[in-house]
Amino acid sequence: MWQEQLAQLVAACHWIGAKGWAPATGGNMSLRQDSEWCWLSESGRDKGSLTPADFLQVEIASNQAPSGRKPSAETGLHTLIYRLFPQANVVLHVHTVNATVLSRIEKRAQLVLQGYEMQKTLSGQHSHLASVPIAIFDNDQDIAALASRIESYAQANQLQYGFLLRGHGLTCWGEDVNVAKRHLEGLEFLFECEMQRRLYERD
Ligand SMILES: CSCCC(=O)C(=O)COP(=O)(O)O
Ligand SMILES: [Zn+2]
Repeated sequence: MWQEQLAQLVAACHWIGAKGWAPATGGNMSLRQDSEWCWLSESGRDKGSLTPADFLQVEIASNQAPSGRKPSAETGLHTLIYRLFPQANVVLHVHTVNATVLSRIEKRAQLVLQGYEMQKTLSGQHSHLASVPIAIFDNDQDIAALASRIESYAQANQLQYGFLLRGHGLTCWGEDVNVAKRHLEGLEFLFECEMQRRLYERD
């Protein structure tokens, strides 16, 4: 089952690359194998031209890769998501211009999406009238410290669909590759709308 999902994830990485959402080796992607193991993209690769051999098996509890190769520098964020959300099976992290800039323009700890029909691309959302908060965390080169901040936030707040890293990008997830892709494309569309709205409305 996860082998089929890995083939779909590789195709999703090519799609992300073609969109220009993982420039210059930015971004990383992963897939859960089971409750103990996941597969992470190798650090430093061009994520738009990955093959199945570029995914490394990583232990979710320890972040260790038995192969000895180096999984993504952001492995600790992926494994945190797999520990926090048993229903999350795919994690996509991208460096889109909208996610990078909007997360700097918005100074608060959440970007609130409201008033957009396309909010319904997010699982469980049924109306443009709902407010959908997307958490924003200040970026950090210390991934363990960043993961610990995200974990504390998730203990007190609902963390759904994904989060923004300020000046860095978007990390989102889903129960399978198709859902994670839908959340990524939907959020990216909503970020673009929010950028344009703020530009024209001078919010
Ligand atoms: C090349 S951009 C800086 C690192 C980063 O943010 C990223 O997403 C890629 O890191 P990885 O180790 O997964 O290649
Ligand atoms: Zn990144």
